[in-house]
Amino acid sequence: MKYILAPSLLAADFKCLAGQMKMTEENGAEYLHFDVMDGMFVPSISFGMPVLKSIKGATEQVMDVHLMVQEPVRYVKDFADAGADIITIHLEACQDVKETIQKIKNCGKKAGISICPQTDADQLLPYMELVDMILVMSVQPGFGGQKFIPESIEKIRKVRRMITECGRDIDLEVDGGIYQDNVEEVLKAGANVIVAGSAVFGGDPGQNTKAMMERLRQYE
Ligand SMILES: O=C(CO)[C@@H](O)[C@H](O)COP(=O)(O)O
Repeated sequence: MKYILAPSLLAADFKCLAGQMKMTEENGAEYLHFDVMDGMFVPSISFGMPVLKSIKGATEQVMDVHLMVQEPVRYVKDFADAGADIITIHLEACQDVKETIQKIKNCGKKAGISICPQTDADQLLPYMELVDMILVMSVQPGFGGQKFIPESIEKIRKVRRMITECGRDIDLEVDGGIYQDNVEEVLKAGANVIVAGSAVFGGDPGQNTKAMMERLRQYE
């Protein structure tokens, strides 16, 4: 299994964004996690297509776009055109989840599905044959810098079992409150894509990426 670090740009210093992204890329972070918030599905507002389009040209990293947006089907094509490589939508935000996943696939992008902490993993079952990635939120979506919800560990284990049973090569991404001191527990539970905002951009992004990557590489 491939283990991947996805630094979350939400925590980056935007006045020197290109340099910060470079530091994560040079130290082994293959993805960049791009959190889109609409002020409806989640209370906050972040950034959108023009920012994605602009940073896409500044790095070779995979653009891992997490749409925390009500009815994301409305924006799938826009984010695909702006440079998204993976588009993850929230199960809770869609009237028609299958149609939304299909639209992502029709745009030639990898499709991810995410669940909030209060959503049971069983609700993912109808979509296991369709998605490339499952994103388990280990904090309430909407803000960076929150504390990891401990019950997420059992949910990660359960989703990993569901992936094994389904027999498809689905990535399991976990997002929220992950730092150097708890990332191993998250990996051990079955995650293989780790989103980290504060842990990477709070301090030296290069050094922090390197330290997180050392922990991820132990599992390869
Ligand atoms: O999507 C979100 C929050 O909604 C996350 O991507 C956070 O941005 C992760 O930040 P840290 O908890 O790692 O600081």
